[in-house]
Amino acid sequence: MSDILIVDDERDIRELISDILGDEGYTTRLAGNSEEAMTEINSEPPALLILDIWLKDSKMDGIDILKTVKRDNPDVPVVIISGHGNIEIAVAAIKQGAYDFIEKPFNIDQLLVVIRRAMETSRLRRENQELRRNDVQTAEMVGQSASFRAMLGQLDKVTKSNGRVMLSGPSGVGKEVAARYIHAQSNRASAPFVTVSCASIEPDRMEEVLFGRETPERGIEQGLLEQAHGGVVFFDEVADMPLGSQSKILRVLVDQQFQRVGGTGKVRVDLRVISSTSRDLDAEIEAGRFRQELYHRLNVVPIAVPSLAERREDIPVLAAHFIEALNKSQGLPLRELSEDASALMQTMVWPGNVRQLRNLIERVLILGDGNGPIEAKELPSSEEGVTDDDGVVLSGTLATLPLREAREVFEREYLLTQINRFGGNISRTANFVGMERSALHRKLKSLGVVTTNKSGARVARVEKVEEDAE
Ligand SMILES: Nc1ncnc2c1ncn2[C@@H]1O[C@H](COP(=O)(O)OP(=O)(O)OP(=O)(O)O)[C@@H](O)[C@H]1O
Repeated sequence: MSDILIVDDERDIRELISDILGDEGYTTRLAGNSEEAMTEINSEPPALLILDIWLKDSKMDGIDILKTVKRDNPDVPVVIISGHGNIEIAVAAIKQGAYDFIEKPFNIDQLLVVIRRAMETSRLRRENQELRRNDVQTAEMVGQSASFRAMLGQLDKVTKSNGRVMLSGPSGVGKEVAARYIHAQSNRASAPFVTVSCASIEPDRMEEVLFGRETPERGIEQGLLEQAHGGVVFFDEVADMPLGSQSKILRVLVDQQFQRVGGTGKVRVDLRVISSTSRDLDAEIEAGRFRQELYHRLNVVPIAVPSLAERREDIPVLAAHFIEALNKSQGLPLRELSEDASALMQTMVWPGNVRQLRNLIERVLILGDGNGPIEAKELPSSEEGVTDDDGVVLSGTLATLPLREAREVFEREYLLTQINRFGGNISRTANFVGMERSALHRKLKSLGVVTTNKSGARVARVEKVEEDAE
């Protein structure tokens, strides 16, 4: 759902708009009358509808189409094209729920501004819907490890207060889940939880999105702060908020009130503020990208959400939780996790944290065949991984073996590498690895490592043992 449907009875006009939008990277569909328009909408609702209000040779006029769309697909924004001098009709269309209107003959820049804003509105609506859909899932906090329980203890302490909380931690650790947990456990649970995705709102629209706006045509449109009244507003990735908006938010926090864009009166809201950051805010302040006063206001109770690497013992329970959740929500197979798959997961590198774990489980369930337990071989091999700073990560197969066998695998790999490094020279290898030459020989024999001559160079490989000839 990312295309734009253009409905106009004048072929030149619909093709002109389509060309302009095509140049801007949008995909378009075209319809020349109401029947074609309704067929397109019913087969797949577009992300945006551009609708001529006067349609010749059509059963329905533009207003009828608008009403039908607003009834059946209320989230599709509709931009009306009206003839010059038909402003009253355009205003009437806006009262019926049209997003905006453009007058013929229109100017390209004006057209594009309206379209961009309408598309962004559509995107934000979809995102919000998505969040609402994930609500139940994201309010659930799964984990048993000590670091997870310590964090949960901190969250429990703040649920009953109104204190502003700053959740920090890398991407995908569950900061939003933690914010929703606070909301769900607090006495604001029945009031809204509204997320402000600071990174995805266009800076020049931030004020309108947060504070809402007032126009003669459409009256009052509430912003996110007003929508969150009585509940919780969650500033996700607060460090991505433009400096200008930071000052405005600061003023709201101090005054407890604000003005809508284009409005004159003051709006009072009762909000609990929770914020999140994956960046080091001290460094952002130092670099002049974040306002110190705002930081002090938001950071009353700082809570660090541990990375998945800090709570590897939670990986099997999280995996089992996601398998069950994906079975319920998408009907994916309800598979168990074999012990070696579980062990391998606990040693993998997780830069994307819990979100990456969830995505991996989803991928394995979609691609895998059968309903048997998930095996280690279905998981990405260690070569796909990245190295981890804390060095706790082993190569894939090692993690799944008992110590004796793992040691053998390691010794074999290690000695093969060293012998080849020293061009097959056992004495130099023995010297480097810190073993007697004869002991190294015995070791190689027991591991099945042989050294052979290949194109004049000595190489080691695993097979039957051969006499060393130096
Ligand atoms: N403890 C948990 N129990 C269950 N699911 C979790 C847990 N932590 C995270 N998740 C899941 O991991 C995914 C990412 O979580 P969330 O969006 O809260 O992370 P985040 O830290 O806010 O990420 P970002 O900073 O990238 O927005 C979500 O699908 C969420 O449901």
